[in-house]
Amino acid sequence: MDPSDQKHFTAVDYVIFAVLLAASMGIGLYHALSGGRQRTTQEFLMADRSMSCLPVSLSLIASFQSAVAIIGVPAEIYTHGTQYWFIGCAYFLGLLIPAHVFIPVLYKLRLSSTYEYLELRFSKAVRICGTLTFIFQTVVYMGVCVYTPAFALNAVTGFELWGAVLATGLACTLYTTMGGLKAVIWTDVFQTAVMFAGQLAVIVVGVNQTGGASEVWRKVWEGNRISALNLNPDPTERHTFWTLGVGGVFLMLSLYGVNQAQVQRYLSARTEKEAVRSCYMAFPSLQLSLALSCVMGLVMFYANTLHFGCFPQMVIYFVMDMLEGFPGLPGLFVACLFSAALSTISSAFNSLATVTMEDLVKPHVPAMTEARATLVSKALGWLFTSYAPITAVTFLTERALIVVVFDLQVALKLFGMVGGPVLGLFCLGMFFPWANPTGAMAGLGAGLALSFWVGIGSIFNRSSGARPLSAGCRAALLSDNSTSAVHTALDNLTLSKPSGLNRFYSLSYMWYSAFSCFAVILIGLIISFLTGPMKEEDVTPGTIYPVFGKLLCFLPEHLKKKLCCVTPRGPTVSKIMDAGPIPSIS
Ligand SMILES: O=C(O)CCCC[C@@H]1SC[C@@H]2NC(=O)N[C@@H]21
Ligand code: NA
Repeated sequence: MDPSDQKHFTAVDYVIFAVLLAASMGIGLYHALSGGRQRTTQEFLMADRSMSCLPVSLSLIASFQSAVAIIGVPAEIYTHGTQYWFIGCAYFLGLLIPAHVFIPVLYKLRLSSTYEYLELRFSKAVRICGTLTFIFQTVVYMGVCVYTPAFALNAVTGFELWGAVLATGLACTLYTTMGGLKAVIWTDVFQTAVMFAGQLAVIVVGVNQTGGASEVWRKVWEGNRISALNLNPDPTERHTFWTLGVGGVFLMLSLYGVNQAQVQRYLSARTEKEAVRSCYMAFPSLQLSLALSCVMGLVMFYANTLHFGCFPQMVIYFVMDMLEGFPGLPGLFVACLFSAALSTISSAFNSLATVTMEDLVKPHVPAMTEARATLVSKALGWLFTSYAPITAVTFLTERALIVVVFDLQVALKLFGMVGGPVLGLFCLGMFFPWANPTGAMAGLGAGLALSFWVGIGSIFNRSSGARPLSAGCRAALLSDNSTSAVHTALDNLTLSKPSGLNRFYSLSYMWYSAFSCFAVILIGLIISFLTGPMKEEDVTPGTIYPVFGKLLCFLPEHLKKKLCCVTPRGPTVSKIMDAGPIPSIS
């Protein structure tokens, strides 16, 4: 994109952007100076377990709706049509199962880190492996979340790349390490509102510029951008109803069922019912954010008067070009991007600090006083925001950028490759009483190995399910003064029907979560039976969800007993003793 094309901000835009950053920090400061003033880890990491369902539900959305989705989903719709919208079908089970399976088990155990469950059910070693896997996934994901808006903005508006990364990180550090989980949740609420406002503004202006909603709708139907229901069962086809609607359920479970960032929000709710309610309330907001980004992609397709490359930054270019005549709206959209990034990064920082504190520090320093533990938690917040991981990933991205354009697909692949095996580990623990620690470790290792094999294989494999670039995309790319690397990348996109191992590499990335989850369960059970399955009495009470008991509830009791469907009893006595006074059941 030659510099003359660059769009520039007016003073109003910078003011809007600065005001929204300042507001986020103001909320953080408020929670640092109010309430218990963040003096205990219960408050700093768990918000005193006092949150109500509304802020928790909006924070649940914000945690995994970053600039990657704000930019990536419209680019996906623009390039491939509305097939991606079917991921909305995965939101039903993707939220119902966490509400009625994972929350009841995890909430009763009164955990702080979701990986404590793995020690209660299996062993300390399994817990540490779960924690380290989560830390790896979150650090990489955080780098993508910070880099995407900064890179896209820099490409379009000359917005200083490092300035953006540092400003984002600094603002986030301030309110996360000052105000703890309370600040993170309330800033998420505010930032979700900004995200919706920014996307809505683009849609309203875009529809008006295209001659009104009826005009857009007419073009939409003519332009065959509305994808039909694609029921092709081929697992190598990138986006079909099955990969999105069914594969997407496992993606949702890995995020909204067992991911520390979300579980911590459930556990910060004042009662289990509030936690379940926050899951239900997340559903309409999730559907709304999906609809907004998909409609934005459609409007882009029809309002699009210019020819773009098909990289994520085309979304920014289009938005800046369209909003140019409306002082303040470009600033609002940039604030929307950074709100999306900040809300995800602050959740990531806070959950990283929590698991590091609970899983890696506390077990080795049991006698640590509350005050010191809180201090260490804040220091961890600083550590994780010390840009060490972000700089590393950003630097790597800088180098890898030509080959791997950071967009929606990369984020979803990461969740599938790393989140899927961890989901499998929790399912193995909750639904199969016979699973033992050896089986769990072997299952996790095998699951990660398999998902990395297919994930990395698909990047380097030529005839993998690479995205068929639309004609417009290909033309734009070839016409741009794009680098030779892009040309070679294009040549490699020849779509030959994969066979043999290539077929394995061509598995749609939307199946990674399901594939690796089942691999962990299968291998975990085989190893468990080979090394002596656990007996029911050896399993810590409250760590099993009697899925067979629930599914076979019509069977007489003695038969269910025989099928060893343990009923979930209360948490172990030790857990109750050190959990402090049980709150009155409201
Ligand atoms: O936006 C991101 O940072 C990651 C991409 C979206 C993650 C998944 S997609 C299904 C679910 N719905 C969301 O809004 N986020 C998660
Ligand atoms: Na976000």
